[in-house]
Amino acid sequence: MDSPLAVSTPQQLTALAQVSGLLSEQGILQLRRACYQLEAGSSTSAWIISNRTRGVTESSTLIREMMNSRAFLLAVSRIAGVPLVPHPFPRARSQVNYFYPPQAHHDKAQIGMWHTDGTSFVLNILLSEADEYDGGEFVYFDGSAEQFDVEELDQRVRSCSVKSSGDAVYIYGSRVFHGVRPLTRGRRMSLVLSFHCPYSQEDVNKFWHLASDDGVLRTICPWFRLQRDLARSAHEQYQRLGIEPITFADLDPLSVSP
Ligand SMILES: O=C(O)CCC(=O)C(=O)O
Ligand SMILES: [Fe+2]
Repeated sequence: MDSPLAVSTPQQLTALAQVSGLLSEQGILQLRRACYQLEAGSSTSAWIISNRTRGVTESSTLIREMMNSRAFLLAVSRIAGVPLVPHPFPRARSQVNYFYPPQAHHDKAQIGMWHTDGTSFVLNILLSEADEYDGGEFVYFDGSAEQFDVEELDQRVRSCSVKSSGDAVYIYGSRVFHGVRPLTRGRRMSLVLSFHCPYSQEDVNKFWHLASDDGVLRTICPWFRLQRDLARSAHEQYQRLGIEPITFADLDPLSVSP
């Protein structure tokens, strides 16, 4: 599919990519363990995602270290097509989703699952094995956000073939409509990570999008912090992470690895 931003920016951004082999087997096992434990602090979410735990980079050292590591950021930046840092808004930056079969039949569930994300650069890492659940396909609308129409989904819905633990879907989440189909059996667990391009002062996050997730009171302070962070230079943002800046030249797959 065409990049949704191809017309508005000169950079070649990726709209959607199916990713495998990003994490080591050991890393996947550790992430699975960490995310299982984080379910105790999860809360019920509306619509399709049964439960979710937000802001997990704050509560899990493993996830925080992975998110802040240059090697991981470089790998995701290469997929996205722009240098990235972890999204400066903590509660939007990382989330673990726990999907279960819906308790009651919900007529609108199929429609309700369709959404765009509040953040742009989003990596959805599946952390369940294929035999642990049925249903739960990651689907997206192959067209621009303006073309999205729930009445005409049939011809333009595509499925991602992520099926094993560690497989991931990278998505330009704020512009590509997507969703996870309801489960019919078992449990599906996923880690959703959001990034920001520090070379751009812009962020699509809208106050009301964040406030609708977290409530107005919990959003006000982080919102002002977000605006301050967005104004910092890329160099400073990488410096604050304690890593060498990732530049556009680093995205060339032929350039030397860190
Ligand atoms: O769990 C997933 O694979 C993706 C869910 C999703 O789109 C989201 O949490 O925004
Ligand atoms: Fe999403």
